[in-house]
Amino acid sequence: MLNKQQVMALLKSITDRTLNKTLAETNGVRAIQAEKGTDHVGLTIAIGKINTPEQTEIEAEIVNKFNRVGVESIAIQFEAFTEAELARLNQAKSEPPSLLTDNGKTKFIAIASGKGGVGKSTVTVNVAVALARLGKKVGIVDADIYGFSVPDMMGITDRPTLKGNRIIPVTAKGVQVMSMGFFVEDNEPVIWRGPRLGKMLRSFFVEVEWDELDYLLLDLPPGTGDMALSVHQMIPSSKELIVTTPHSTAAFVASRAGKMAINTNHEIIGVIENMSYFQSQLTGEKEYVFGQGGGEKLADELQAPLIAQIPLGQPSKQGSSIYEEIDPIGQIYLQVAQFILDRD
Ligand SMILES: Nc1ncnc2c1ncn2[C@@H]1O[C@H](COP(=O)(O)OP(=O)(O)OP(=O)(O)O)[C@@H](O)[C@H]1O
Repeated sequence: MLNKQQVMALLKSITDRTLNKTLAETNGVRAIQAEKGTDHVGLTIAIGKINTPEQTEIEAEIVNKFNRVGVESIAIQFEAFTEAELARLNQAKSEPPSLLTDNGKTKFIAIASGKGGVGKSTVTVNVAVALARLGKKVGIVDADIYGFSVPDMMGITDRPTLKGNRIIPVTAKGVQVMSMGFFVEDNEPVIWRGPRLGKMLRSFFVEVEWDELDYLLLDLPPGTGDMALSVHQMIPSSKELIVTTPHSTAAFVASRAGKMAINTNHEIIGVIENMSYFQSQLTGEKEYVFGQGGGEKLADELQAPLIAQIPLGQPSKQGSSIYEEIDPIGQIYLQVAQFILDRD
């Protein structure tokens, strides 16, 4: 028969899939009934969300573990953490992954948006290339694990190579790139969740042989859902750029993304308004296709500067989302890069 310490030792490394933390980290073991002389263990366990497939997984893992040490009779009662407990748990800093080649000088810049399709990935790749054009060593982690698009946007068809057990990122336009897209066949959807997702993301930082980076840009998942929150919690503490369109609804949801960044210990360094207007090449007249003022309003709300307003315009080269240096939009991205350098 196990005593309470032994029961605790078996439970502590079990991961609460809904929070991506072990039960030891969440303090999720609420009660243990392990009476001397009986063969029964009763448990009360708090987890992030109850009645989910993740709860079933946790339950199966616990039952297995106890069966293996000869305990056959187990009763587990799950309860959900309260909102206040969850807020506290989310605030607790998780151990940030450190770069293998971390020389102490790499700065992390995360790029977030309130919703998809506003140009977050376009901004990421163009800011990265602009920083490289200004002579910096730059990498991108495509942390938009499900919606990866960075390799495609940079016209990358190569795959990373291995050096021993380390992954050499693919370099394009002077930028080192690591993406989930490199490991997925035929653009299949990615359905990884929880710890597996965390492991993958972590390996992008620690198993990749980044070459002496000055900046590592992180293209985050869009929105403010579970996915964006988990990734925010898994990445190292970063400076964050929030991308929005000028539309008031886009700016409204982007402000929630900004608040999520702040709640997870990241620092917002500015807002980028994308698709701000269409400028006629003939008359020079600006047409505000998606409305006006969203970027400014968001910047006000987040008390951060509006760094740039990027007009609508296609890059000159087909099959790439990178604007040439001489393109007026390429020039705006250089100014954004310069803003980042001046800030440091
Ligand atoms: N300034 C712009 N002018 C014209 N097209 C643009 C501009 N910015 C982005 N786009 C186009 O808009 C589409 C969405 O952009 P992008 O994929 O960068 O958005 P996203 O916010 O990263 O979306 P998601 O998060 O859903 O992947 C792309 O086809 C991109 O080429």
